[in-house]
Amino acid sequence: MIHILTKENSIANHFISELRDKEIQKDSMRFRRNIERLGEVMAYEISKTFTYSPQEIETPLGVAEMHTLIEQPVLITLIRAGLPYHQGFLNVFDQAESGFIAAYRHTKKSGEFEIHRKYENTPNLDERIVIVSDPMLATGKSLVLCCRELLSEYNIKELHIAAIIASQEGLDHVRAFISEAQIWVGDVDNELTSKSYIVPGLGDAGDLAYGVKEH
Ligand SMILES: O=P(O)(O)OC[C@H]1O[C@H](OP(=O)(O)OP(=O)(O)O)[C@H](O)[C@@H]1O
Ligand SMILES: O=c1cc[nH]c(=O)[nH]1
Ligand SMILES: [Mg+2]
Repeated sequence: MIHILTKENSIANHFISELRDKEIQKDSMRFRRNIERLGEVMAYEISKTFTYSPQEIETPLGVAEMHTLIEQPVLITLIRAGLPYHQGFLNVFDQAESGFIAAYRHTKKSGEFEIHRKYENTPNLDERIVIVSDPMLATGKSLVLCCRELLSEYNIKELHIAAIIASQEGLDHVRAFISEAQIWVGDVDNELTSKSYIVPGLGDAGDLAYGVKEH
């Protein structure tokens, strides 16, 4: 199942517009903050699909019948661009455990790129609800490689994949190779450059957030 935030108008449009805006991007703190608050919005949307149980909450004036979340997801993100997105999810699921994967697209001399997965550190994911977040879903290779690795290592109960900007091609790739995941994206663009950057996209999210990378 694929959920696209911009299918209905909301304040998320505003945050995504600011992320895309080549002038507003120049303020890297605002760029990171927009990724973070899109993580908060996406976390809220995903939370609607979780399971809740009735609980009596004692207030100073009486007892409130509430329905509370029965379990927290584990939040996993792909470094670098994922870091502010992860913080947004953590602001909402503030009791969640976190996992980190350092994966990046290394461009070979041929112009082709391969995904280098250099570091992975996650809690035990057996029988857990897992949200894997990365702001950009271009070819889908990074997310497919990382999620397939996690799915082979653990018996994950429920997998959600969250991105802000996805290409249609990347969405199709993820849906084909990770059919068991619920996919949540902010907006979908239809084109990739020869270097597999999303068009119109927003540029290089990790570089805009943290500076141009060396490799
Ligand atoms: O869907 P894909 O084609 O795999 O592309 C998406 C990935 O590419 C970018 O990472 P990058 O290699 O630029 O690292 P960075 O996040 O550290 O900038 C982006 O941050 C995603 O992780
Ligand atoms: O457009 C893109 C594609 C991959 N990674 C990015 O940061 N931006
Ligand atoms: Mg990047």
